[in-house]
Amino acid sequence: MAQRWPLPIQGAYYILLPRYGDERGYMQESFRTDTKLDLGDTVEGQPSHQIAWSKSCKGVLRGFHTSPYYKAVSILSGSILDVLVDLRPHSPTYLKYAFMNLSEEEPGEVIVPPGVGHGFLSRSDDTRMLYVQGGVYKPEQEVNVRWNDAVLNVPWPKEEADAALVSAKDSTSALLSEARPDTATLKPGRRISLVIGASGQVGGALCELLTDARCVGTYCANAAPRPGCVPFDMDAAADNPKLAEQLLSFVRPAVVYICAGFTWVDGCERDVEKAQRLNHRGPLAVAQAAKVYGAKVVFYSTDYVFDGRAASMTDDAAGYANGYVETAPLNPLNVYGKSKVDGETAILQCDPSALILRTTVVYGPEMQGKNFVYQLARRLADASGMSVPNDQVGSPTYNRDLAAISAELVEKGATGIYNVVGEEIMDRYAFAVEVASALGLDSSTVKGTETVAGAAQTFGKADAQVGAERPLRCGLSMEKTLAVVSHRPRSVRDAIAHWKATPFAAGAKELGS
Ligand SMILES: Cc1cn([C@H]2C[C@H](O)[C@@H](COP(=O)(O)OP(=O)(O)O[C@H]3O[C@@H](C)C(=O)[C@@H](O)[C@H]3O)O2)c(=O)[nH]c1=O
Repeated sequence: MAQRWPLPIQGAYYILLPRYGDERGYMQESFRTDTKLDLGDTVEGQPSHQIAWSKSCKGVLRGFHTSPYYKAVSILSGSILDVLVDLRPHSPTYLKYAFMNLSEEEPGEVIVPPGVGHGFLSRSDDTRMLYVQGGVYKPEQEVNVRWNDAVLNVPWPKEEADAALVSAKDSTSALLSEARPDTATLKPGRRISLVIGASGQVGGALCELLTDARCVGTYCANAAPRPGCVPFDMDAAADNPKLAEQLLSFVRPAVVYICAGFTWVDGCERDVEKAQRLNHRGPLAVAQAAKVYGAKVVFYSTDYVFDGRAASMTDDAAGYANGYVETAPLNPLNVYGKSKVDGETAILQCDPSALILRTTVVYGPEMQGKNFVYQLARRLADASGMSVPNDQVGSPTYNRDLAAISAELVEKGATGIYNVVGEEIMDRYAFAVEVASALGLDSSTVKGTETVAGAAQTFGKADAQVGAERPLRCGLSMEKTLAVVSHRPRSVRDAIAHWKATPFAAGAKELGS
């Protein structure tokens, strides 16, 4: 059975073809029209109309060529770096690119949908490419776009690209702005960010901020995929780092934001291994792959790396000055906090220029409608009420502020650990009352409760199982971060007003629904 991976371009696939070898050599299938691609606009059931092959010497670069029919591209000998660029203005992955290494030893096939540009760089002297096409070549129907267009800014390997042998036709192809006039206002130098966990509240806000043309998101099997995202299983990558390597090799991002994680604090207590996979070893696999492809890593962590035992709002010995400072001594109390400490440590060891962003009590619009503010709004709307701890202090953080400050820190070249939170420190009960007031809802059914050590925290649902020990006086100081960035986090009241007034680009759940 062939293995196949959707690429970060809608309708494009990389297929690893099975090869059947024996002492005579091997038999290899290439294109099959019964290949299931789940998409109406690709090959399933479509006839092929032309078969062609080409030979290229080492250093030859061809492309980008766009046809009105699909192409199934595979390699017969040699090796190439294959590149696709989405030139379909109505595609959710418009202007994104995808990279694949194809070689005789790893005989992959690439399905190029109609309207997607294709190009490649030959890396050996006898590269032979095979094309099976859904239409016949008619030069007047082809759209060619300059391989090194500054707006597309495809990250070809610099040395090889500088020395590449390019035909006169390809060197003078249309610029992107000529072939696609809607791109005329786009700035050159755009780079792609990879957001791991784009269906979540942090990843979603990042995708919204970075706009879809500058960002590729990933989703895991149990989350609703955002349009144009690619699947990635962080849990599996923890034990099979090749999955992370492959994702990075397809996307070649400038920055990787690792937002996915196992953030259910009581759940971590019950499944320590899963916490380690999702909060430590999976992110480490991503960081190792990012290092290979020269991408900057941003890893989201938490104030639960601390024990929350500061004696007062300004406790020097605990490193607490209206919130923990970045250098405060670590002492996680629960499995979740410990797994995040392990993740932070491993990533910084792998790449000291990585950025670790500690945040806490994140809320804001999201596709899944799961965060505390959604739960509260639902309970207040149906008057079922909610019990909320009044002794757990933190810094509620609006996801769009978190995204904006994250991107600004990256832009400014920040490395190491930074706190990124809202500036108000308040307990969960005070937060709930503030949210209710900002939403114009009656907060009388919100009950402040004391934290019971070791009890699961479910905000009302019955849960007799063991829970995690919670640090109480948490929250993070923003002093270091605010000295670097110009974006200022909103107060809870302003954030809720902003949320209500500004629809979420990817379509978030409505508050109260
Ligand atoms: C592609 C093609 C070219 N030709 C002719 C036109 C020209 O005289 C000569 C060389 O053409 P090109 O320089 O365009 O060939 P080349 O650069 O190899 O074109 C190929 O590039 C890669 C990136 C693709 O994706 C392919 O679909 C195809 O467009 O061959 C055909 O007769 N039939 C064909 O199907």
